[in-house]
Amino acid sequence: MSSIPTSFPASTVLGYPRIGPRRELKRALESYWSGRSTRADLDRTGAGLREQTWRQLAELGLAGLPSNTFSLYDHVLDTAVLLGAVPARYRDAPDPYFAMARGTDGLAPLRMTKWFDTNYHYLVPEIDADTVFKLDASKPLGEVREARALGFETRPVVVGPVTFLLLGSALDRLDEVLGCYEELLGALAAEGVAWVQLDEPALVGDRTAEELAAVRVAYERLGAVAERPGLFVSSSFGELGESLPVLAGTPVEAIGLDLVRGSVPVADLGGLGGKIVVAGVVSGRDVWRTSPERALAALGALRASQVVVSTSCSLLHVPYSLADEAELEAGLRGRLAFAEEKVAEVVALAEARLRGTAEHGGASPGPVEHAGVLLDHDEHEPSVALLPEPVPVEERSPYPVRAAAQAGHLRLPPLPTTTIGSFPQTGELRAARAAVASGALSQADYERRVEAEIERVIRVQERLGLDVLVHGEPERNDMVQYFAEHLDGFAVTRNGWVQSYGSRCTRPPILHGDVSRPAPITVRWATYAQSLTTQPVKGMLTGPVTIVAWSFVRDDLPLRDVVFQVADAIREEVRDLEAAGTSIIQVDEPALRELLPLRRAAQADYLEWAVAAYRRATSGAGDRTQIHTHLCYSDADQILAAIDGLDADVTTIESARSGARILGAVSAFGRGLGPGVYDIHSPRVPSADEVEALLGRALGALPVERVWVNPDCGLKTRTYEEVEASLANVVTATRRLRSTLTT
Ligand code: MET
Ligand SMILES: [Zn+2]
Repeated sequence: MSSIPTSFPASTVLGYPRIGPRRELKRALESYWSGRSTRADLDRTGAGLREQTWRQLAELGLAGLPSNTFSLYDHVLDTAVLLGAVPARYRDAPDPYFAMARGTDGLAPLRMTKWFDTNYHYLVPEIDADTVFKLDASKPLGEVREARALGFETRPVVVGPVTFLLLGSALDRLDEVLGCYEELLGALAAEGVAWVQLDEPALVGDRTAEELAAVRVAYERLGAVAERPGLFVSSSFGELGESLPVLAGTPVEAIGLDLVRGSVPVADLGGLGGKIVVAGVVSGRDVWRTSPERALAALGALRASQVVVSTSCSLLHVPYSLADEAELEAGLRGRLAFAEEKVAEVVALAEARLRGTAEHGGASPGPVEHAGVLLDHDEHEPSVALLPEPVPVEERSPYPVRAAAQAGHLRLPPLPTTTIGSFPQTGELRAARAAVASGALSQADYERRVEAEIERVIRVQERLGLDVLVHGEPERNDMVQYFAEHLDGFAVTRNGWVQSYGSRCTRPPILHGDVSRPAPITVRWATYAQSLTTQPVKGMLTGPVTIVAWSFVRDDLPLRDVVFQVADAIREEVRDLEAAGTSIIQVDEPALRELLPLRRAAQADYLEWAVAAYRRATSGAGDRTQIHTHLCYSDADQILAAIDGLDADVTTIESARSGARILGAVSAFGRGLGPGVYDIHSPRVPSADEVEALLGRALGALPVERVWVNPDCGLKTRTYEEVEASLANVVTATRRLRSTLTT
């Protein structure tokens, strides 16, 4: 074991964005997928981005450079390929990797779900009796060599065995998988790699005794490999808790801690004495500058053989650079740090510590002024004290009272048909928005185009025979950003893209101040749409939890207080929509589940205030106004009581793919329910028979007067052709079933 190093580079990051500063990877992927370029072109773009990242990190002065953090689609998928977990049905596809990621004509892709409590989606490893684990280390080895050829020594980053198997629900395969990791360590050692980083974010969740035993077995075994690099096991997104002493008891040389979300209990400090601690004091999850006082204090409290300055998680979750954001107001800009600026902070903190140690002859943090980048950090005044407790608001009447008032007012047929809000976003509209931004199109002309699109959407729905119409959301670039642009307290970026999955990116708004609504936001479009038709048109709003979940949020207030501020703004919008004559208002909360804390102990509190915020946003509506909510994930099991607690008159929820399970779960809700009968994630047009079968299943689980008929989610990513054909079949199936109902 002579090759194991005794020290770690003084500063590092756990990972870096990979989509490209100008979303180069997105363009290269889309061009390759559409056949406009070759795999070699795509690989060239990938190599260029990797080189750019290593050079940038080195130039910023970072001591420890990671590799294998790049991915053509997803790092969990890369790990599945590394371990040979490629299901047989994909192996003959022309490009098995992208077949797993995106599917092919005949093959559905792997399931995708959210990475811990982030908005990044990974592909769920599919591990079953047919899986034969077999190492293919070409990607991590290739990146190590590629970096070396450029003059950089790197630390390959790989998802760790326990997290990989927990994500694939296959911890019983630990023994086989460890064989692959042992082989990988040997191959990396032979390549002369000093350190390997094994990411184990799953260890910050509640883990059973059996799972903790798996952690011990895994790292005892990997530690015992004769020729291997130093083992650095990293964690992210929270505190290791009971996993920490287990990990500390194994031979791993370095442990990574998220010191932004958590701290080390005093009782565990002693156990770290012989380890290197890679201290995540710069947040990889938000866009705020690091407080040097707080970071240096957290670093100073550690007792370890070496303390390395690092980020709390990969910087994958933040945009590349503030350099593109000259338009941000200077005061706000001064409080921000994106990936590049965060690397500079890590470097500055490591330097400040070095100086402190030299000057004080001990581990105490040195004076903060030494750290150049940190010098002008100015802690803004927290406004906590200024905010009064939210004023209690009145609740709505009991559901039966509301239901009777709504039935008399709306006079809808049984099995009412509706959609979730958005209709296909056309290229012309996106271009028109860009033209307004650049001054090439006047606001008035743009608004006329939006109106024309609304009229088209209304006529399409009338022709199809839908019962409750929508205006189609043509004015919205994005369901969160649109509200952020119209509320005070938010800023939007020009180029602040963050990878959501594969080639998809979002540009999360920055919620930096107290939120308020200077003027009505959606009323103009809602009333215009309603003026075109005698059918009811649903008002369409995004809920407070989702707006906050998909933004970068100020960290000087408890999240709950921020969500309540947003709820009050939405409450005003609900009131104005109602006053303008809207009789059905949908308030979407697709992110309700995403913010659920990873630890059970914290979940009840979150769900309580999240539900309270939603009710605050919607409870101003009178009995006659029907409130809808929409959720789109099929794994709602953990939050069913909370969904029920939203008390919406109608809940539409994704279920076309997962069907029976969710129906069974939600059938206990005593209010309206629209289980999706059209899977909008696929270009496929469902037949009327298929829709009828799905509806029949819903009617088996729910009384007919509670069932609504709708797609799984909004239609904005589909084409008009697909949407019109699919909705026509939805209406046909509904009519067939209606005709069988005895009145
Ligand atoms: C991710 S949920 C989307 C809801 C929104 N109203 C839409 O139809 O697009
Ligand atoms: Zn949805």
